[in-house]
Amino acid sequence: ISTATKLANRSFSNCMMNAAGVWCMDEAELTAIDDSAAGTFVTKSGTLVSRPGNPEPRYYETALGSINSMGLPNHGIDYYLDVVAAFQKKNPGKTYFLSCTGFSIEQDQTLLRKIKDSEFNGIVELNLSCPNVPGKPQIGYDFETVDQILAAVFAEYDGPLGVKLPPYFDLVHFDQMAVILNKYPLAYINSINSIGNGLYIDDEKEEVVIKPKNGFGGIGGEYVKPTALANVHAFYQRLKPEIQIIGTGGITSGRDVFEHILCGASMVQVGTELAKEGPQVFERLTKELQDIMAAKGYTTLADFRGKLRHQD
Ligand SMILES: O=C(O)c1[nH]c(=O)[nH]c(=O)c1I
Repeated sequence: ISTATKLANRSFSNCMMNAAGVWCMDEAELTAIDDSAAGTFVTKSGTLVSRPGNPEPRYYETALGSINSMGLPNHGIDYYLDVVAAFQKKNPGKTYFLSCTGFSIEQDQTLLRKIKDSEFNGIVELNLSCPNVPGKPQIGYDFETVDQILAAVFAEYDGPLGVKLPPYFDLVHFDQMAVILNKYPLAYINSINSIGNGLYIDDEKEEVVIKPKNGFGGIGGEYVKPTALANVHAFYQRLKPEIQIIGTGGITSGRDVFEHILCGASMVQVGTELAKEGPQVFERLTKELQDIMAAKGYTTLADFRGKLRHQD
């Protein structure tokens, strides 16, 4: 029974990996994912210059998930290019993901020029969905800007590239986004990022639990699985087959991985549950998924990918 997969014509020994932002800030955290049962890793979204991010506390774990307003803290794209180059030397033939995000189209183009001129030979994940930079709008909800960014990006970059999208909640938005995405040679789309600007309250103290933005932050964990599955499946139904899907959101068990793949995902990313459990979570999820596949008589992900039945 194999949980291996392919994306952008690259092979991965396992279909699971970390979600950008979780356990991927520096070389030590990336080493832990690289050495785990995960098929690969993605770096924290890198910006042109390093950023301290928002004031703490900026991450809070709840019984059902998490809330965060990190504010894009990262060591800068050059740091991640150097670190990933070292992993590429250590494990030639293994494909890594590099996440990045700019604050303008020009910055996105500069980022991709840097990546193109570097030794990086993996897959780029352009983050269009950071909900926590005060004063900056969710790019992913501005369809015209998404179109302009993708046009500029693909004028600049010809390597494998995907985009990290925010959750959408309206079928017409899925239709409109799919029309835009289908215009470009995207390797994949990654749905979903956290559900932006939720609010979690400590009743004892009658206070919010994170400091930035009066306590508003991106929601992850069990809260978001129905929305994540809907976004994966909606885009699976609408995108041209060349654009694959990475499913992210609400994965705490092998069953959740199974469901994301049934909805059409080729790979899955784990965020909140990884933050709670640590990199050994990938061993547990893999075993649980293999047990489900065995019980159903499946031997590969292709046996059930995208085969979610609709009621006639
Ligand atoms: O606050 C963050 O750093 C952050 N937090 C998220 O939940 N998603 C994102 O894409 C980012 I860039």
